[in-house]
Amino acid sequence: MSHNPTPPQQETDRLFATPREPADFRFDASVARVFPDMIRRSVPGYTTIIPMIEVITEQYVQPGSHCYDLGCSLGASTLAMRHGIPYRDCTLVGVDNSSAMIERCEHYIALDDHPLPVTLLCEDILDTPIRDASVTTLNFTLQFVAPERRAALLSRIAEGTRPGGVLILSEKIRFESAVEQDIQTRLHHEFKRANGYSDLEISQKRSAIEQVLIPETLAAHRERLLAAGFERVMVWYQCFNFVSMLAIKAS
Ligand SMILES: Nc1ncnc2c1ncn2[C@@H]1O[C@H](C[S@+](CC[C@H]([NH3+])C(=O)[O-])CC(=O)[O-])[C@@H](O)[C@H]1O
Ligand SMILES: O=C(O)C(=O)Cc1ccccc1
Repeated sequence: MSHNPTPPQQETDRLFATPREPADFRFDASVARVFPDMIRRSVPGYTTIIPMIEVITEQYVQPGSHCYDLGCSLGASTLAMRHGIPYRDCTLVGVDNSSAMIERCEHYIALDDHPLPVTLLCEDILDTPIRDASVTTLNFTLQFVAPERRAALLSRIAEGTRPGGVLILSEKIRFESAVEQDIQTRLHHEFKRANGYSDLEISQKRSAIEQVLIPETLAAHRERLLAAGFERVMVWYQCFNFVSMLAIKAS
């Protein structure tokens, strides 16, 4: 049945603007409502990374293959991948375990006039089978997966990826050097301040994500991707403590 989707309202993120009891950050309905504004003002480089996911997808997608966007939120990276896929016989799957995100994501996908169907699944990406993949994206999602489960997930992705296929992995990272960690964190906070967040918003959000978003070093990411079965790992983007890597399977 065809229907006429209304675009979700674009709202400003004020979730941490007033004093609140400490509680772990969750991807609930209040976050989903403000998410486009929140991620754009919080993640340096996000607005560059999204269009580049289209460019990278176009370069690595293979005819008749499956493409996955794991932790798709409202589908920004999913839509970038969709626009980079020129083949009608590919499938594109977006996965997120937040029902609030998936519900809104459906609207955004429906509004995007494009012939390639998108399958949206509301499930844990740890349960998503990955097979015959050419391009898989984890755009700021792995950082929310329990550290001890990350290696197995990446191995399953590498295993399910065709020769010459890729994983696009974007993450907030931490630094070996305490001095660099300090400088990069300060620069990130300055970026947020420049985007209109107050000191209270920055510090309350920081406490809320502390136990939920666990950053690792670039070296840890690189080693684990190689151990998982990717042949080559490169950083194609970095702004402060936010990076995006391209992991390539041997062809
Ligand atoms: N185990 C999990 N299973 C499924 N989903 C998960 C899991 N853990 C977290 N998520 C989901 O991963 C998403 C992370 S946001 C991705 C942005 C998007 N890629 C974008 O390009 O706009 C990044 C951020 O908020 O920093 C959220 O929607 C979670 O519900
Ligand atoms: O806001 C921050 O400080 C971040 O590190 C990024 C972020 C963006 C969206 C949800 C959770 C964390």
